[in-house]
Amino acid sequence: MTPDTRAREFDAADPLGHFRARFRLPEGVIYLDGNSLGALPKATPGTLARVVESEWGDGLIRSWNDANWFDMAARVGAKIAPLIGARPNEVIACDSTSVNLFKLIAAALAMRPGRKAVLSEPGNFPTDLYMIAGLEAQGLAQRRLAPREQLAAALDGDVALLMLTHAHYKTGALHDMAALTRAAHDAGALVLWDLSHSTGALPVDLDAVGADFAVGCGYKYLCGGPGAPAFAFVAEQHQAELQQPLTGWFGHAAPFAFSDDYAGAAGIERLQCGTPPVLGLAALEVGVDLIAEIGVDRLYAKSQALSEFFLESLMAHDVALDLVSPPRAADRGSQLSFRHPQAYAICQALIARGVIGDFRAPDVLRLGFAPAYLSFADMAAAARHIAEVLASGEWQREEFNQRAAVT
Ligand SMILES: Cc1ncc(COP(=O)(O)O)c(C=O)c1O
Ligand SMILES: Nc1c(O)cccc1C(=O)C[C@H](N)C(=O)O
Repeated sequence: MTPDTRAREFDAADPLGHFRARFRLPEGVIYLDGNSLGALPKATPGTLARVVESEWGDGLIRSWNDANWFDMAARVGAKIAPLIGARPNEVIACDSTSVNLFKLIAAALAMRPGRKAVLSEPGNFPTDLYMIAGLEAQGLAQRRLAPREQLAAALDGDVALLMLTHAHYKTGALHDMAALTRAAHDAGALVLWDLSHSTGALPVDLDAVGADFAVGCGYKYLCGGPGAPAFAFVAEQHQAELQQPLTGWFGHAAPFAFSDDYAGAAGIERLQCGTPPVLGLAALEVGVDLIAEIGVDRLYAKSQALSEFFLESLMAHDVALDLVSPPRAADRGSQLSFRHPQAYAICQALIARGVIGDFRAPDVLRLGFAPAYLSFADMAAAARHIAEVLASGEWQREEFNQRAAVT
């Protein structure tokens, strides 16, 4: 049976297949980059139009109360919470992932006086490493990096915080959250998980593993749109003690008391800094509602099935690419990455055919499988396109070798 025939059977039996119609996907595009920018839910433009026209246009300033703009960051955070195994009062949607990292690294360092090291791994997503470096430049932190197999051994009495990305952005390799959280706690350190490549695609249980802090992007699997607000998680038991350094008025216990002195809000609201981006939160809420409706467990099952079928389809076309993602579906996030010296040009040639993946320097072709809206037919067709691009050598065309600013 050809991959296309098998794909038709899988799609016919797919309990999530009908959710594809809830997203806008351009004709002729196979979108394998939902791990960078999630697709647009069809409900988003209408919701945004309503918020703009009615809440902003007609309601004006009154909408902070009447349309509950004031509580929006906490409300959207509470909706993200069940997707990551958190309680509703432990998550807030605010700022970017980078800014949330800054706030939580600094807060963790303040909770472990006498310890300065923040332990992470080389090759973690750059912003995560840069945010530690920024605090290091201010004399507040010491960046310590250890390869993943040596992380547990690097946890000594100087480490205040272990900070890792659950699903690696480039390879998709998963960390064992429970084991590493336990090891960090045994060494007296706190733990911060970056869930950017997990949330909305894989089940995560922050409370069950005893995580202290977490952050994640709103624009990937949560489909909140470009530059969507990110989220931050603080375990309930740390909230009273938490001191985050961006003490803006929206994190104040009583912003409209206009007091000269800062007093942080009692709960997760303390993580806020300035005025929340209402339009961004409105778009994010649509994506979060839709992902929650589909359900993370079902999404995860489909994600694994899609990637396994994709690998089978490549084999059916005799494509032998160098897989840098873990070969076992259970060990990776919702993506497959392949190393190839011409990965950039191959990626561009695929995009020209409508198969949109991405390139991660220096030599990785990364394909993301957003399970909410991809079909098995997409997998079969993408594998066929890859086989054709490699066999034809069309990637050698000059236009596919010009580097763009954003890859
Ligand atoms: C693992 C990870 N962390 C953080 C970020 C950056 O987040 P932001 O641009 O929202 O600060 C990304 C992607 O850009 C990412 O993949
Ligand atoms: N945030 C991005 C952007 O503003 C432009 C292009 C890509 C991105 C990304 O999110 C990249 C993504 N975090 C990655 O895993 O590579």
